[in-house]
Amino acid sequence: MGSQDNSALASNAFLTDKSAKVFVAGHRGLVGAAIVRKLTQLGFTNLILRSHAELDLTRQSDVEAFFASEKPEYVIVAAAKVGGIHANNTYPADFIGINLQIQTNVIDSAYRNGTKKLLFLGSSCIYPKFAPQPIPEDALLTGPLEPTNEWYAIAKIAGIKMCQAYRIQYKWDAISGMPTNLYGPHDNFHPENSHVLPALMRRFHEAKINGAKEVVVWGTGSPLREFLHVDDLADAVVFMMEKYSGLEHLNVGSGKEVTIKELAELMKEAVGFEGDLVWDTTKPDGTPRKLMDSSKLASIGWTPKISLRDGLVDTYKWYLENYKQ
Ligand SMILES: NC(=O)C1=CN([C@@H]2O[C@H](COP(=O)(O)OP(=O)(O)OC[C@H]3O[C@@H](n4cnc5c(N)ncnc54)[C@H](OP(=O)(O)O)[C@@H]3O)[C@@H](O)[C@H]2O)C=CC1
Ligand SMILES: C[C@H]1O[C@H](OP(=O)(O)OP(=O)(O)OC[C@H]2O[C@@H](n3cnc4c(=O)[nH]c(N)nc43)[C@H](O)[C@@H]2O)[C@@H](O)[C@@H](O)C1=O
Repeated sequence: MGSQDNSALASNAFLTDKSAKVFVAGHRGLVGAAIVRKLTQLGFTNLILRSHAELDLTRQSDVEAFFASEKPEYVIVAAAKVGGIHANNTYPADFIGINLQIQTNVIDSAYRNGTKKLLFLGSSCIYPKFAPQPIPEDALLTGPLEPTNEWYAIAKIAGIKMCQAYRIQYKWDAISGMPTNLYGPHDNFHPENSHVLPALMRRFHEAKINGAKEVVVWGTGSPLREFLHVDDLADAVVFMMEKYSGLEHLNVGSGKEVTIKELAELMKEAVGFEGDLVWDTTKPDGTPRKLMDSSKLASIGWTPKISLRDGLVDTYKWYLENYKQ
């Protein structure tokens, strides 16, 4: 891809103008809210934010009208149909259709309305189920996907390719970041449709409050997952907006993995539940392992700061103070 790698598009100007218009799509979600917190801390004064109710990003004409009127200088795409293994497996049409619509509308309208730079967020599920570990960026499209999330993965791969195609054809500064499994404040704590970490936090908390003797955890407990606190991701997003401009997507991980059993034990301790774990092996394990190789991002100067243990304590504190069922 060397000759097409328009790294000369790099402007390193994102942090110099804090009054620039920045559209954070999906600002009420786990990731979008963390990016807004980070940009606000940094002194950005002109964030453009629209809730789903105010602007449905699947509606092409509404998105076009919004971009034509607001003309954001920078765009961060953190709006998506997102969920854990059960949601991905149960609603394949939503996961491919809604995500293709949102990202296509936003990326195309941003380009057509003069946005200087756009960052698209994908996910580590884009890689083949049995990719080499840790997974380098160039493992993309080298093998079959994990079946529980292939619909979502195909949409995310299309988003990466769309950014690359616009970069090549239009010399436009669109980049992509692939975060590992995330957690933190404003996560989705739905009992079935969420990811494992918020699901277990809520289940252990409710078991503790109700004096339950056991908590059910899905699968065998053997899959390995890499977790990153969303405040670290927001820091990486700002870093990439400032420092990175290239054709290739960049992995964003913590470099540390735990088994689901280890996660459940850590969660039990963080929440203070004293009963037993029961494994429901009728539920899918999903991909056995997906540790990403984030050395490219590290080589340009970004590394994470928040340990899983500290992040769990911080997130449980947020849950206790804020979560309303
Ligand atoms: N959570 C994770 O573990 C990971 C997340 N990512 C990526 O990060 C990004 C954000 O994920 P996350 O913050 O966890 O997801 P959330 O579900 O927490 O947030 C998604 C946001 O997108 C909004 N949204 C969804 N559909 C629409 C729509 N049609 N129009 C307008 N807004 C919409 C949601 O609004 P509403 O709730 O009102 O619908 C919500 O604010 C995604 O691209 C995801 O792939 C990547 C790796 C891991
Ligand atoms: C971010 C990522 O997220 C998803 O992939 P996943 O990593 O498989 O996601 P998960 O967090 O749902 O599960 C991780 C592991 O944990 C186990 N597990 C135990 N108990 C519960 C439980 O109660 N809920 C859930 N959800 N999982 C549980 C579960 O069986 C699995 O083995 C995709 O959406 C994918 O598209 C994607 O991008």
